[in-house]
Amino acid sequence: MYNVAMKLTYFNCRGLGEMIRLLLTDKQIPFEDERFGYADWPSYKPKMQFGQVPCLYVEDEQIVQTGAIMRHLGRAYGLNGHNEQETTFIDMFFEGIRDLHTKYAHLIYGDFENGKEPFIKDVLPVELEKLEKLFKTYSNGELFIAGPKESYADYALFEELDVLLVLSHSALDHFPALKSFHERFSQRSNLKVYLSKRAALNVPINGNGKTIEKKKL
Ligand SMILES: N[C@@H](CCC(=O)N[C@@H](CS)C(=O)NCC(=O)O)C(=O)O
Repeated sequence: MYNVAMKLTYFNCRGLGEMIRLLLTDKQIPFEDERFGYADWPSYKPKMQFGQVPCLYVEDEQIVQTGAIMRHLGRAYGLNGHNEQETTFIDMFFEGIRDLHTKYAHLIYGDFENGKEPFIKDVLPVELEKLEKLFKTYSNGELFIAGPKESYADYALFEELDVLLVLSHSALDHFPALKSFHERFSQRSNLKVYLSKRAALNVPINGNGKTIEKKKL
């Protein structure tokens, strides 16, 4: 195990930071979870290489860019596939999730009120179909993205599906492999405790409060 002091700096919402929190929490990797409000952002922004967060401090070294942070953790903690082929597949899957998230973010930070229904009806089924198909590549889609062992991308997938389910409770109804992955993943013991605390605290999903998880205790 890679034993270093880590601190994750991100807004006090789920956003892009949440997949990192999920990975560290699930694997019980100690880290300081530094969350700040929007009023404090101007004092953080100039310290970030691209003026954005999430930022993972590893000892005093800053890592920014969500994909770079996730891949770093993947390499450091063996969540990166068993061989080159698996690693490439995991990277590819992760980028596909990020593409869907970009579309979701346009909705959330754009014309949410008018865009929500068309997004759920027209965009989501097309995008989820692609992920459902790809998810079945390894182990018939019954385990993780790259088969029997979880990877860093599984945390991104779980978080993406979770926010989509808040947007639309029936979002996964036609995608049984993804739906069952989401259910199984939410039952992992460390995550289960974390998810229940998070729901109790009503942590906002996004920065503008467009979607908030309902309490499920
Ligand atoms: N490409 C970056 C994007 C990061 C990003 O968009 N961060 C947003 C929060 S989710 C941010 O810092 N916004 C504040 C700003 O840009 O001033 C990544 O993947 O980490």
